[in-house]
Amino acid sequence: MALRFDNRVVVVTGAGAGLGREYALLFASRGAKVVVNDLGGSRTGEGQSRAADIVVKEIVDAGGVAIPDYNSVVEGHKVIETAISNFGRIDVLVNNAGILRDKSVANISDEDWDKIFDIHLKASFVTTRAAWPYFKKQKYGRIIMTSSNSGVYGNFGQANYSAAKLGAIGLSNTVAIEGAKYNIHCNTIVPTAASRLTQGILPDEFFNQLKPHLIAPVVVYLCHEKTEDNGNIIESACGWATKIHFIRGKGSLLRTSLDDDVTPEFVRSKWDAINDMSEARHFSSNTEASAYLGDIIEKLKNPSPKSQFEDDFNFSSRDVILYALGIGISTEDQDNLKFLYENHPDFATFPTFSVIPGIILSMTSGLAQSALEKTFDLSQVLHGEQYVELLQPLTTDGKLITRGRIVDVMDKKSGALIVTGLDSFDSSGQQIIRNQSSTFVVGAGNFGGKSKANDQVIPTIPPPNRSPDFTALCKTTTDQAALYRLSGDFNPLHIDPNFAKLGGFSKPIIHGLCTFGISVRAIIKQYANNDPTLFKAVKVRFTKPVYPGDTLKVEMWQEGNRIHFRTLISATNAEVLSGAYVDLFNVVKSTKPAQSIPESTSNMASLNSDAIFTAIEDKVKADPAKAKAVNGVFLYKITKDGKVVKEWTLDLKNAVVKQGTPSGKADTTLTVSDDDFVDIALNKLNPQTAFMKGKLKIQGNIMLAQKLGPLLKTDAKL
Ligand SMILES: CCCCCCC[C@@H](O)CC(=O)SCCNC(=O)CCNC(=O)[C@H](O)C(C)(C)COP(=O)(O)OP(=O)(O)OC[C@H]1O[C@@H](n2cnc3c(N)ncnc32)[C@H](O)[C@@H]1OP(=O)(O)O
Repeated sequence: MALRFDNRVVVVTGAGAGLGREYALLFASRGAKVVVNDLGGSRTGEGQSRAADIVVKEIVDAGGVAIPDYNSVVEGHKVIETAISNFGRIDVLVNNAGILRDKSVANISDEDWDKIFDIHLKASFVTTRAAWPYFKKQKYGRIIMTSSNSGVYGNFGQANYSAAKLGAIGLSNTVAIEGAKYNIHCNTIVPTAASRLTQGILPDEFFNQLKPHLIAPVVVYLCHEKTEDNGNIIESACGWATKIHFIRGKGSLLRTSLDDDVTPEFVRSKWDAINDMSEARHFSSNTEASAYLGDIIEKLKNPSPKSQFEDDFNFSSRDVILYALGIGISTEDQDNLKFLYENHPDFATFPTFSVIPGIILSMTSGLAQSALEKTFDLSQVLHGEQYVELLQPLTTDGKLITRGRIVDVMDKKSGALIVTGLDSFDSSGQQIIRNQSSTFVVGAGNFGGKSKANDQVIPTIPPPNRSPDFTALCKTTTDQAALYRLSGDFNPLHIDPNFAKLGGFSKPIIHGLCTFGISVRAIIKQYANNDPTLFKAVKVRFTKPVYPGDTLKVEMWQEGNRIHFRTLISATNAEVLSGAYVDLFNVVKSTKPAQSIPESTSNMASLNSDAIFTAIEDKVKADPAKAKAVNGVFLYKITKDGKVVKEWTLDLKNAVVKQGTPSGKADTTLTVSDDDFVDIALNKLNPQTAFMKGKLKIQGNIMLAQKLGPLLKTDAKL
């Protein structure tokens, strides 16, 4: 059905040209009787002309009904009077008239300011006020206010115009509320059109596309009697339209109770949350917007330490995959695809992702800061220890509510140690994650506090007093921290060289939790067959920083379902994670241990001596002659000029490889790669070929020379 305006009387102000003319023509073509108001002044509001006559003639020539009106809109009652005296009624008022007096703020005279406000804002009010009694009496009226993107966003040189145009939105909002019960609807149009107001301001090519007649149908639709919209702001240009909304973020409390004051420091600690628009929403009325303030006052009346440091954590498969990449999980191992591909049938979240909601809350909530009277900044903060326990399996997307609290504060002289508890719950209130995190604030010690931990602090546990059962090498990349930070710990210490210097480091360091994730990855691979559901908990202490590019050596000891571990920097043997352990629900030894972890990302070229000897023993048991022959295999370290500087003995009896001389003065246990070595020992693989293929991974400058006796076809030195 065509939208008709038969017997309706429409007043369009500023209808002598541009948008107003298009509105007038379209209304008339739809049966309306139109008052074509235009004083006929210049773009800046000077002088008068008979522009309205031309538009009226166009309408009449096309068979429509229209009369001109030459009153200034500032005397809006006269414009409305023209409609009443000529047509006996008014149904639609389109406040469109406008002029420009563009100048930068310092150069706007009082007159320029007042003139713009009079014509754009006051005139829209006085015409509306004059039409109001008629609208109210007939219980019907449609009003259009005209705003501008200059008002919504501001525009250089248009302070007066911008202010008036945003004022038009405010005026419309209240007119809409007051008129609703009388079926008087008021909406705002935000047009961008080629008109005398925009000529010379918009670039020519753009200007030519902004035909005003493309906007007129939007205004005409909004004014139809069947259109229910009221209080809307609609932007339109070049054959496109959209609604504009004011939205408000979720915001943040700036004090902890009604008795507290707001401090600038607290505001600073909450600034990210104040600026976070991820959960922004629109309120349709002042009442609705203010109701929320009631909730805030209720929260402040009943402060609870939990709600004070609480935040929602929304995550998707993208976050889960980004985290996995951040801790070096790579597609080079097909078994890792389940952590990297959302369509994989076993798509899973790597369990140490569970630290992310807590660390984000810590970074944004000011939780640790709240424990100390002294303020401190991120350049002083080092991650001290971390415990995380999974109470329920992690999903690959969802929403968790994380609550933080202070567990303990210690004075360690060189720094303050703040222990926080960070628990995450799903929307049903079930706890999913238990986190405990210590922050070492360098230089904030000596405040007279206690130095020993209370019994809520989960302790580290030293590893058993024996050689590690398994060692894995994990290479970090130069961009490890740059990638890891995208999971939510944006501490500049890990990316900004100048900031790192402030913290006393020669260059940015890797996040403690990244080193932690990489280490747990090696353990899950070795002792849980890469199955994330076997993970229960992990605890570590961060003892030294790690730099991107460092190769990590993870030493592991199995004690039942607990895997003790420590992580060192391979090149220096400096211990970076200590007193650490992973608790598993069950130990399932990897079917593809060390060498299945890809070299390019993790370089886990390690040797499980147990596995080697078990394998060799199993195979040679069937053939005692072979066993005898294998015993006493020697490995030599050969310098570049060909000298033998070290040698290693394969001691089957004791199931170890020992450093020493062939005469048997062994002193160091060497860990070498396993399956391939077994194959070499059993003569299934030529060592030279294995070495060339990169399958034989021997640490440092150790080259293989062999006296493999009858088992090898050659005794060549490599
Ligand atoms: C605000 C939001 C929260 C932000 C969370 C973190 C955000 C992340 O972006 C930050 C990071 O990831 S930083 C990277 C990871 N962490 C590190 O590299 C720290 C490495 N550790 C160190 O340098 C030192 O241990 C160091 C400097 C920590 C301590 O060394 P020293 O001052 O030499 O201390 P030391 O003499 O060895 O010991 C003094 C007492 O302190 C205890 N202690 C030492 N290291 C500890 C640690 N890491 N955790 C907990 N306690 C620790 C010692 O046991 C000793 O206690 P006591 O006197 O009672 O025996």
